Formats: sequence, structure tokens, C-alpha cells
Amino acid sequence: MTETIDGEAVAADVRETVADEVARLSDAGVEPGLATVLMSDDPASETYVSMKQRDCEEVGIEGIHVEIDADAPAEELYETIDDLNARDDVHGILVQMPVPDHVDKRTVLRRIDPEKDVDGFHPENVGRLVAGDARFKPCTPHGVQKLLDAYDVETEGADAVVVGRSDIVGKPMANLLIQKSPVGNATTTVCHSRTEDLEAKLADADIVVAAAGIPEFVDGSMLKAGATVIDVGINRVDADTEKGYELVGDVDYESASEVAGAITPVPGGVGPMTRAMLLYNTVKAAGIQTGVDVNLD
Ligand SMILES: Nc1nc2c(c(=O)[nH]1)N[C@@H](CN(C=O)c1ccc(C(=O)N[C@@H](CCC(=O)O)C(=O)O)cc1)CN2
Repeated sequence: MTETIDGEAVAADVRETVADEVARLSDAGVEPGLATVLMSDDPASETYVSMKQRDCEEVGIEGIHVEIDADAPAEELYETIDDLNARDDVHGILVQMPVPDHVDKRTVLRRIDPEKDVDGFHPENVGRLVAGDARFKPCTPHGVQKLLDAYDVETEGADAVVVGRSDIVGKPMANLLIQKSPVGNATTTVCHSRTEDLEAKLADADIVVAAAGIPEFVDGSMLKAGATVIDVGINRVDADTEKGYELVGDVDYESASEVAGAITPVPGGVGPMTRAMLLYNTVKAAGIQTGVDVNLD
């Protein structure tokens, strides 16, 4: 019997923990603040940012939202980051990705104060993660770890395959899975567009994390019976619905759920966890910057 991994439920638990810590910080005179910066006309990015702002409101984090015209000079974004770095009421800064082509993404990531980098994308934070001393784990892979933990998926000694090598998901996910820590110790293979015989690698995997951004490209016939399947893909495909599209993952849910032991749905799987871990990192950032103890596991 395949178990559906309920990301909405686990994310709600994380938000509850975060709300308790926000209350404790508030008792100590600290009001955590998260700034989201959107420089894009992409409807999906607009949706994600407004969801993040709504989540902040739910847990009592002060949400600050900055919108920059997608055609504005890159310098406008860099200066916005400088302003947010200097503000005492802003503990976390998130620049929604992707940014327009004329903006240098590496400059953006380096410009954010590493103590406010709640995405965990600054090179200092990437280095800390790789060294096993993470300050902020990137939200999506951290959310996946939480899901594996919540559903008692054994990672120690498991063969894990991460499909996709992005900086946001694939690389940090693989790093977390190999670490000598809880929800780690997995033998991890990272597959990508140049991987030969992906099918053979997937066929042996106890845990599959699909993060390639290709709609429904992993199907049930490629999976080992009983595998845990984590679908990170959130693809908008044209459909005859009210919105004109439907959301599908990188995994063909119907066929995969006939073979998998446990599987995340799309929507309602990893997406809500990505947002919940952003709140978690914001509270952690507020604790770091103010010296107030924060109890997060
Ligand atoms: N600065 C960042 N940019 C981006 C990140 C990131 O972690 N930091 N990740 C992705 C997208 N992403 C976060 O911004 C994200 C994607 C999806 C969801 C989500 O809640 N999805 C829902 C469905 C939402 C919908 O109706 O469209 C779900 O899966 O249930 C949240 C965040 C790229 N950019």
C-alpha cells in the first residue's frame, strides 16, 4: 500500500513550532521580519512570493515586500539589498529566483548579508553546509529532510538518487543526504542531463528525489518497488481548467504511486515545505542577530 506524504500537514506542524518561537522572541522584544524581493513578471514567482507573505502573517513574522520592475537596471536590485541589509527590523532577505537575465545572480547572492540569507544561497552559507556546519539549510532540501523524518524514512545506508543538479535543490539535497547526521548517511548519486543510463540508477534507488523541472519524466516503470519518491517538480502545464493550467510534478504520480512505498503529491508535497522552512530560517536568523535563544530542531 503506497503512503501519500502529506506536505501540507508537516508544513502546518513546522509553522506551529515557528509561531511559538515568534511569540518567545516577541516576549524578548524581538519582532522577526522577512523581506521578500520580487523582480519578475513571472506569474508563478508572483504566486510564490504572495504565499510567502501570507505565511508570514499566519505565524506573526513581519512581512516586508519589495517589488522592482523586471526591466529596471540591475543596480536597483543591488541597492535594495544594501538597504535591507542595513535595516534592524529585517532579519531575513529573500530575492525570488529566477531574476531577469540582465541581473547577475552571483552578485545578488553575494550581496545579501550572510546572516540574513534565509535561502542559504550565499557562498559562505553554501560552504558551511558542505562543511557540515550549516547556518541556513536551503528551504527545499531542508523541507525534504523534514518530510523524510516525519514519515520515518530510513536514509542511513539507503541508496538515494537525486535527479537534477541545481544550486537551489539538487546540489544541497545531495549534500544533506550524504552528511553524517540524522536524515543523512545515504549513499547518494546525483543524476543530470549528461547521466548515462539514468534508468539503471533509478531502478536501484530506495529514495528518489526528482528535481529536474521536466513534467512527469519519472514514471512507475523506472522505480524500484517500495521506493520513497519525493517529487520536487512544480510544473505548470496547459490544461482546460479555470486557471488555464494544471500543476504536475517531475513524477508521473499515477504510475509511480502503484510502485512506490511512499510518494509526495504535487501540489501539496514539497512546495508547502519550502515555504515553511523559509519561516523557520527567518526565526533562526532573528535569533542569531539578536542573541535571543530560539528552540528549533
Ligand atoms: N529565492 C528563492 N527562489 C526560488 C526558490 C527558493 O527556495 N528561493 N524555490 C523555487 C520556488 N519556490 C520558492 O520560491 C516555491 C515553489 C512552490 C511552492 C508551493 O507552495 N507550491 C504549492 C503550489 C502553489 C501553486 O498553486 O502554484 C504546492 O506545491 O503545493 C512554494 C515555493 C524557485 N525560486
